[in-house]
Amino acid sequence: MTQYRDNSPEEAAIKAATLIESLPWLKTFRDQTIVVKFGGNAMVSDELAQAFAEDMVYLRYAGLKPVVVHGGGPQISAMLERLDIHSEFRGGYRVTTPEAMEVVRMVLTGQVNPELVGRINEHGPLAAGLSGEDAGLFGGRRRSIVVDGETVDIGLVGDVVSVDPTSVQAYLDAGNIPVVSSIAPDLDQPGQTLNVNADAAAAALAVALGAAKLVILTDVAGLYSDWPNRDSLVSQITTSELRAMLPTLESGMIPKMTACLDAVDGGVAKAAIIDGRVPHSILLEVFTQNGSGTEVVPEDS
Ligand SMILES: Nc1ncnc2c1ncn2[C@@H]1O[C@H](COP(=O)(O)OP(=O)(O)O)[C@@H](O)[C@H]1O
Ligand SMILES: CC(=O)N[C@@H](CCC(=O)OP(=O)(O)O)C(=O)O
Repeated sequence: MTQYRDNSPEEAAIKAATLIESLPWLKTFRDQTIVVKFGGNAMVSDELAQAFAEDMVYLRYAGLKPVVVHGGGPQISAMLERLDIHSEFRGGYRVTTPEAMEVVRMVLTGQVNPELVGRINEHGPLAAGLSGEDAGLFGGRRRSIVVDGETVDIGLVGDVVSVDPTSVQAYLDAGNIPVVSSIAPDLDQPGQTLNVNADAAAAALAVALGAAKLVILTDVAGLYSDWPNRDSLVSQITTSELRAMLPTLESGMIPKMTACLDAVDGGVAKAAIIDGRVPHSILLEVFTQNGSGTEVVPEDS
């Protein structure tokens, strides 16, 4: 015989309210594509990575079409250190030598990607791994950065300048959860691979897929208008407000907020930065009224 402890009426009311709060969002996002960028600190905690995998499976069974784009900065740094290869960041980008690029590809496509696919597939045969190099998914072009008015070469680092989402769409149509690593072939140098920022890759893919939403997990609660003043968390910001704020932001947030801006400018209805340190924060973002971080919306929303 199995016996259950009854919920108190108060507990039952709270649970029911939470479930029913999701109803309008289940309607809004049914059959919609949602691109989720996973990276940074949330990735190196086992508990958070497991919760993330559960969330992707939850979204899929709730009738959405999640697509994961992942980074792996901490894992790349750890492997470079183990191999005694020096690496540094400039303007938010890793200066990438040909030797470091081999490690970036090995870690992202050879380690982080299959680990994430495996975690999701503990719940059923859903996830399929892809690299930005597969089937022309991403096309990259080398970029430099400007520091104090001077152009600085940062090696094999690129922007995603073209996206062919055919392979990702085919996986979605088959009911799979595509999991994409953020590297891209160099369009100007056949045979060369470029290291691309994973936030930017996620934005480019969200635009190409016509996604309803881009969600970027990070290691803070969201965008602070007066960083590091913890009272200045922004819950919603329009593209023009964000454009005005961009030049005042510090390095870590620049690629993230630029990615959100590019996504919304490219037709994605909403882009959100949320706290990847909070287990299941993505469910709160998608299925509750207040969301959980900072939402970037078009002017007329
Ligand atoms: N205005 C801001 N609002 C929030 N975080 C900011 C801001 N300016 C700089 N940051 C920093 O950006 C970091 C996030 O960027 P990054 O470390 O590159 O993230 P991730 O590892 O998740 O890709 C935060 O941990 C914070 O230290
Ligand atoms: C050019 C560049 O800096 N590429 C990043 C790619 C990984 C990434 O973006 O990972 P996170 O999202 O975990 O930070 C890097 O080499 O670390």
